[in-house]
This record gives sequence, structure tokens and C-alpha cells, in this order.
Amino acid sequence: LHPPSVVTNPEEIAKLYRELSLYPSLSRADVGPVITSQYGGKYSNIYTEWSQRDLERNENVKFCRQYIVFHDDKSLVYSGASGNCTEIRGEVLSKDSPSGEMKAVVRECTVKGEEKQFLELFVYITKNIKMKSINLTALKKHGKVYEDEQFGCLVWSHSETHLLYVAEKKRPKAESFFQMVPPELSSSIDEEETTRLDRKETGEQFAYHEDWGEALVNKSCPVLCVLDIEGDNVSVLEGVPDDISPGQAFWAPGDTGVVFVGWWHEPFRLGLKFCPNRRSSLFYVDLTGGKCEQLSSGSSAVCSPRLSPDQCRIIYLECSVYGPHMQCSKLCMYDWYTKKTSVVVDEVKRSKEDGFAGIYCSQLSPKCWSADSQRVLISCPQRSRKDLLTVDISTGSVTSLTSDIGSWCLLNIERDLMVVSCSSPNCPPYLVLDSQEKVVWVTLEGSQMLPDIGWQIMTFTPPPEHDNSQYPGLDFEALLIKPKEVKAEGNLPLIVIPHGGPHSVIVAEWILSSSVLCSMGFAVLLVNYRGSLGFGQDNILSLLGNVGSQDVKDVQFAVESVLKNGDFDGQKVAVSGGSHGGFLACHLIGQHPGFYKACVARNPVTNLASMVGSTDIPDWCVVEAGYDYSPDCLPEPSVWEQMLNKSPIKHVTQVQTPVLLTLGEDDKRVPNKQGIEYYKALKARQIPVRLLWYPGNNHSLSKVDAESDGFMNIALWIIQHLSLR
Ligand SMILES: CSCC[C@H](NC=O)C(=O)N[C@@H](CO)C(=O)O
Repeated sequence: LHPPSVVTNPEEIAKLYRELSLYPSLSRADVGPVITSQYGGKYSNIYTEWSQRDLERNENVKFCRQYIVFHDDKSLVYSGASGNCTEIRGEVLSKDSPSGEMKAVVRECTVKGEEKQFLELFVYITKNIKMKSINLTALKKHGKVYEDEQFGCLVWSHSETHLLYVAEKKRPKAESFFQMVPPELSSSIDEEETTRLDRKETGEQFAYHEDWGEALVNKSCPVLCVLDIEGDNVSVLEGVPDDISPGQAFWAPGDTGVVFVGWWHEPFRLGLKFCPNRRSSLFYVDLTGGKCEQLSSGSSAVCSPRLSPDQCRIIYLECSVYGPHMQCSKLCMYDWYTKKTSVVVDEVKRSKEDGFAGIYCSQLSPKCWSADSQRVLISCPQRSRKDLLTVDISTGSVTSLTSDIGSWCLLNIERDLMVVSCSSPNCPPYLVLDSQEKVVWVTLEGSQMLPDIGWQIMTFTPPPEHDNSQYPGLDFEALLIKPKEVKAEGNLPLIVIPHGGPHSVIVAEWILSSSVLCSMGFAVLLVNYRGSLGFGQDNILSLLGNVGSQDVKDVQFAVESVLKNGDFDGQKVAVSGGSHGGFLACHLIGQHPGFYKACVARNPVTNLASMVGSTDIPDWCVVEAGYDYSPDCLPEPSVWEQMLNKSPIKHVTQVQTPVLLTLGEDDKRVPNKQGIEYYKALKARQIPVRLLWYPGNNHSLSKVDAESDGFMNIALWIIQHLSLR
């Protein structure tokens, strides 16, 4: 065999990482109003936001690029960049008004050493100035403004006179029982004055406040806030029941009130990130009397309500409570005037004949309606690609709008002009446009294909002995990324990456780490084992109770099938995964001792039984082990036993593979004690193990320095233990 040609020098690896991390990703696109030029041509500005890792500053930086698009009533005539990219700093949220005449920004900045939040208003028409800057922190009406995708929003009223946002409820200052008040002060301040200054609560200093878990730490009691622009007045909306947290809000037709999603606190707050299966409902609170009405059933989980342009209907996603954390959603519709709810697209158990596999997303794009309020656009995984689908709301028929390459993500649709981010494993994100009638996609600025990276989607049928008797005949897929030119046959090292979740999916899109590994000379196999999203609800359900066996078998089957191709060296196979992917990596090295020569596990689940009491989503452990979760009673001893039996720790005595663990100090989802438990078990058996500890990082280990340091260490660990150096 020829020696494998893999880049092993740390400086060269860092150089490759640096080069490929220069490609930004697209996070947002806004389409401005139609402007008629002095020559009669019609055009619109498109404002886009991109994000990029700045390795020197150790930050993800955001910048904007603007484009100009000339169009007639049916098609695009000309499109091109206008101006250069500009970095955006301090913006927490921003939104153009519906007419495009104003823009609101929530900005965070440090004034005289103190962090403050401001609500700023820019007026474009005639003046083009910053009109207002309101110090929200000084107003003391609420705590910090929510900027997250779960609750956060910044929404203009239809009349453009008010702004709506979500913030943490103001909490009275907690004071020690022994706080001394100078006598001269206590007598001079009357009660009214005390309330005005700041209400204080004695004895509450160390009271525990539940929050919404991983990545939503300190988000406990959100409130809906309204700024009256003319009067510079912020008020907190009344009428929202105390036992729910409101978010994802928008103005009701006619600005008579606010529609929002409310998540129940009972029995206690369970983690919400990646968990759209939490009991929640659509609500309407009216502005005058503060009367609150529940618009959806209350026995399911809902998200992403979007009002149609004609303001008659609200479309939203719905799934069942508890069960798998991510599932196939229903697309539901609430008619504002008849108050009737209908299911537009139902859950799909198995892919339809036309290939439609169901809706899998925890969020619809901020705008998703066609101009005539007859169709809704959804981008979501369909097997191993992210597709763009159009749904006819009167028939429920679903049609794909894309070709067969890579992944498509809808950023916005305005007056039927669709703005989409496209990418594939060898092509970083680029912007495409279409005005729906013809569906002829136009690329804005050239896409940059990386010619040395090759990829394919592979389909696998499990052998009969691996078939699931309850859900027979299911297949699965994997994405294989490998250098296009395999320099010498038979010696390509392979890194196997099962995704986390387990109910998530790897789609054929730009993945920085995989493209760097491929550029270094590795092949990467990302496996969408049965249980992944995008293959029908049956596929998801088939994994419940079978974690640690069905998923492990699928990954191993995919690996062994791929190795039959002559390109690979079966002695140079590594496995790497995060969270449930880390659970699988640890299972694979325990159940196939010696097969994998190196293992990497990011925040892995190693013992379901020891995790159930400490994760923010205890229901996950019970449900994945195959049982129903009830928050008010302890699992039966047999359930604890099953949780242990299905865990990687059960097989740790068989492990021969060196393991690198990367752990986040602040992980609420898979507490780092899980990784430490596994570390100790390996240490005790003298299996080579190294642990990297990332302070200030949560479950995703996604801070720029943690991610880049993690990448380098992972690459070097694999190089060392695959004996590539
Ligand atoms: C109790 S943690 C369960 C694993 C976790 N699932 C949901 O959060 C997981 O695997 N997360 C994935 C994303 O779904 C990850 O990569 O972090």
C-alpha cells in the first residue's frame, strides 16, 4: 500500500481551517419596498446578514451585504451587489417597518462600564437619520430583551406606531435580612417613592428561579412588551396567564391585540432547545382589557405562527407532547374570522409516492406566505437534503421547488420574490433568488465550488436480521464526503460521524469541519441511521426503546458497506460524535472492540440512568429507553435497569480504542459528569483517554475558540491513533 496522503502538520491543518472558515453563512435576508427609478424601472433592495468566525478576535462576527434587484411584474431583469460588506456590532435584534420607511434596532452597549440595552429608531424616508434612542435599561420596566429563536421577536404593528418584543419580567431586587437602612433614609423615603425607585424583597436573595434550560439559561419569566413610538412609552402587556411563558409574538389583525405562543410552566420548566414537543398553545391577548384567549387545543405542542398577508389566517406547526423530542410536524391553520382550525399537511408516517416525507422543522422562515395568501413555503429536510417545498393551503398538496443538488434554505419571501441560501458539502452558502411564477433560480454573486471535495448520498437497506419487526422495511442513508482524487487506492482513512439527537439529521450542506477533514485527505461518513428526521414518522418511532442497538447496527452496517469499496483502509477508521452522536461513538467502540482506532466524543451521553436526574430534559432518557415519561413519579426499577443496559457505559469493559472527550463546563443538556463518568471508567482500565474542558461553553461547544481548538485536537488525536504520522 502507498502511504496515505493526509496533511498531518498542525500548522498546515490550522491554515486549512483558517482558509475554509473564511466562507460565511447566511442568516437573514430582507426585501425592501418596490422603488420606481427615474427611468421607470422597478427595483428593490435586498439586505442580507452573514456570519463568519473571526479566529483572531475569537468571535462570530456579523456583517451585511446589500443587493439591488430590478424586476418587472413577472421576472427578474437584473440583480447585483450594491455597496460593500459592513460589520454589524451590538445589534441584538433589528427589523424594518412593513413599509420599509423605518428600522428598529435593539442594541447592547457598554456605557461608562455598565452594560445597557437601547431601542433605536432609524427613519429612512426624507431624513435618513437615527430618530430615537430609548434607554430600556434605565426605564426599569423589564429585564433583558430576549434575542433567542425560541421566544425572541421584534415586531412592528401594522400601523407602524408600536413595537412589540419579549423581555425577562422585572424581578424585585432581593435584599439580605440584615441589610441596614440608614435611619435618615428610611424616614425620608415614603412608600410610593420606594416603589418608584425599586421594590426590594427581603429573604429572596438566594431563591431558585427555574429557567428554560440549555442555551436559555436565565430565561425564566418572559413578558410581552410594547413601545408606543410617539409617546416613548414602554408597557408590559397584562392578561397573559402567570403559568405560561409567552414568545414568538406578533400583532393580531387590525392591531387589536397580540398573538403569541405560550409554554406552560407546569409541572416544571423542561428544556426547550431542540424540543418542540413541549406543551404549548397559541394565545391572543387583547390590548384594551388584557383578556387572554386560547386559540389552539392546549393538549399539543405548537410553534412558528405566521399571519397571512391578507391577515385572515395563521399557519403554524404542531406536534404531540413528550414522545421523541423532534418529530414529523403537522402544518395547521387557524382562520381568524371563523375561529376554525384545520390540518393543512398531516404527519407523514412513510414517504409518499411523490417522495414527500413530511415536515421536519422547529421553525418556519419569518415570512413564508405567497403574496396571494394561497401558498406557504417551507424549507425542511427530506431524507438527506434540505428541500424547499410549496404547500397549497386549500388542497394541502406539496411540491418541491428545487433541483437535486445540495440543500436549500428559505430566508424570506416578499411579493413572491423568494430569497434562498443554497449550499452543499463542496459549495459554501450562496444566495439565490426567484420570483415564483417561473421558478428560474438566479444566483446573486457567483458560488464558489471547491473542486477537490467530492460527495454522494448513499442509501442502505438493513439486512433482514436488523429489520425492526414493529416498523419493517425502513431504509436509511449516509452522506459520504471524500477527496475527489483518491491519490492511491486502498488507503483512504475514514472518519465515521453519527449525528446527535438522535432525532435530527445531517443534510448535504456546507459543513466546515467535514470540508477541512476532507481537504486534509480524510473521507467522512455522516450516517442518518433509522430514527433520523426527514424519513417519515415511522422511521423516528422505530428507534424508541432501541437506542444503543438499532442505531449502532445501522452505523456499523453503513461503515462496513462503505469499506467494501476499494478506496478505504479498514485499519484506519475513526469514529466521532457529539451528544447522542457521542453516545453512539462510545457504543460503537464498546460493541466493536478494536474496529475503530480512534474515538472522539463531544459532551456524550454515556449513562442514561445517571443522567435522568441532572439533564434539563429528563423525559428524553425515559422516552428513548422506550417508556412513557411522567414528571410526577420516579421510573420503575426495571426502567432504570433498561436505561443502564442501553447505555455505552455498559460496554466500557470491552473498549480498546483511545478516546478523546471534549466537554462544556456549562452544559445543561448532557451534564459534563457524563463524560467524566466515562473518563474514569476508561482510566481505571488504562485505556488511553484525554479530556478537554471548555469553560464558558454549553452543550454545543460552539464558541469560536472552543470549536477551533476542538477541531485541531480532534484532527491530531485521529492522526496519532490512526498512525498517520
Ligand atoms: C439529554 S441529551 C440528548 C441528546 C441531545 N438531544 C437533544 O438535545 C443531542 O443529541 N443533541 C444534538 C442535537 O440534536 C447535538 O448535537 O447536540
